[in-house]
Parts: sequence; C-alpha cells; structure tokens
Amino acid sequence: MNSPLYVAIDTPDLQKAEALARQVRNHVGGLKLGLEFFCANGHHGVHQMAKIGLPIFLDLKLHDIPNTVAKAVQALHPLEPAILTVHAAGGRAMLEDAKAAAGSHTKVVAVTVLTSLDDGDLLDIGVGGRAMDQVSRLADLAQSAGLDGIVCSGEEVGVARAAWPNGFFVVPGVRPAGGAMGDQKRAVTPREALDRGASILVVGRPISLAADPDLAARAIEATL
Ligand SMILES: O=c1ccn([C@@H]2O[C@H](COP(=O)(O)O)[C@@H](O)[C@H]2O)c(=O)[nH]1
Repeated sequence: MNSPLYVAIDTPDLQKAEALARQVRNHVGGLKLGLEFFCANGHHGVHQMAKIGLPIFLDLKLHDIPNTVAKAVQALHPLEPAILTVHAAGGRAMLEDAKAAAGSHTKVVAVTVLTSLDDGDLLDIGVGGRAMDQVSRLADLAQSAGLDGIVCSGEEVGVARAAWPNGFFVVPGVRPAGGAMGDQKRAVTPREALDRGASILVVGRPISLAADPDLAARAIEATL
C-alpha cells in the first residue's frame, strides 16, 4: 500500500530538493512542492522532481478570478500533478472552472482555513466564529463545486470526513508528539489525523530539518 505520508519540499534550491527527496523516497508516498520551489524552479524543477518516481503534489494555492485560475491550471497540464491546490475562498465559479480546467489525472483540492491560523486570526480577516465552522462551510462549497477534496487541519478533518465520506482530505501541519509547532496553530499528530479521516498527511520541517530526514520519515511512518 502507498504511504499516506507526503513530504513538503520547501526550498528554492533544486539540488537540495532532489537530495531530500532521494533520502526519504522509500518512506514517503509523494512529494509536495510549494510556492517557494515553483517560483524558483518552475516547470523544469517539477519535471526534475518527477524523475524521482513519486506522485507530485503541486501546492500552489491558486486564488484569483475564475478565468485567470482556469488558464493557470491549463498551463500546468504538462506537469500532470497528482494533486493541485486552489483556495476555497476564491468562490464557487473559480472552483468549478479550476476543476474543469484540470486534467483527469489531477485531483483538485481546496484549501479551507490555513493551519497557521486560529480563531483570532480569522476574526482579523473578517471571519467570525470558529475555524471549524469556516472549514465546514468551505468544504460544503468545494464538494458542491465538484472538487475532489479539501485541505484542512487534523482538528476539523473528522467532521469534514463525516459530511463528505468520499472526499479526499489533505492534512498538513501535523506534528509528532512534542514536535516544534513553528508557525502552525492547529496541529495534531500524524496518527490522530489519519484516525480522524485524513487521506494524506503533509509533513515538512519535522522531516526536512531533522539531522537524518530518512530516519525522521521512518519514525513518523512507524506511527501510522
Ligand atoms: O493549511 C495549510 C496548507 C498548506 N500547508 C503546507 O504544508 C506544509 C507544512 O510544512 P511544515 O514544515 O510541516 O509545517 C508547508 O509546505 C505549507 O505550505 C500548511 O502548512 N497548511
């Protein structure tokens, strides 16, 4: 069975990215490439990482008017990502157009509430209520817009999974017990996230900053 553990390769340095991916390749199920990698290395970088042989999760969190997002998704076709993110806050038309523009091999998932935000941060941007309520609202929107799933924290994934049994749930910001939170505010352990209904887990710094990234990935995998 493929591992649900995806490693976040958060570096603009292609050689470092390749080295990290090769170190952990036997203990992760996929490679998540985000904005800092893509802005620095573009399509060439993604093609290079794809040669390692693991599914590519392109975490670009697209968020713009529907026409612009649809054109951006089309421009990504040659990369054939297994998973691509857009922001649910872009609205129904943007979500529908993003899904329609994606190739059939690509799961389009909507970021609901970033795991670096808590209820107070949401209030600052004009969203009253709890992160849980906002995730549920945006998960409903993503489902009805025809997306494949959502990105949310491990705190909400159980409720979201119950409302969308066939959805694909990406849970980032997970931390091994006692692990440093960094900028993450809504984190659970990898095991808890899976038990609550995560489809895949995204782990970055607990692996990439470890003295031995492969050992760190193996230790997390052993808890799953
Ligand atoms: O809500 C979100 C959406 C995406 N991410 C991304 O996941 C990784 C997490 O990295 P860590 O080092 O394990 O904190 C990172 O690439 C984020 O861009 C997220 O954290 N939260």
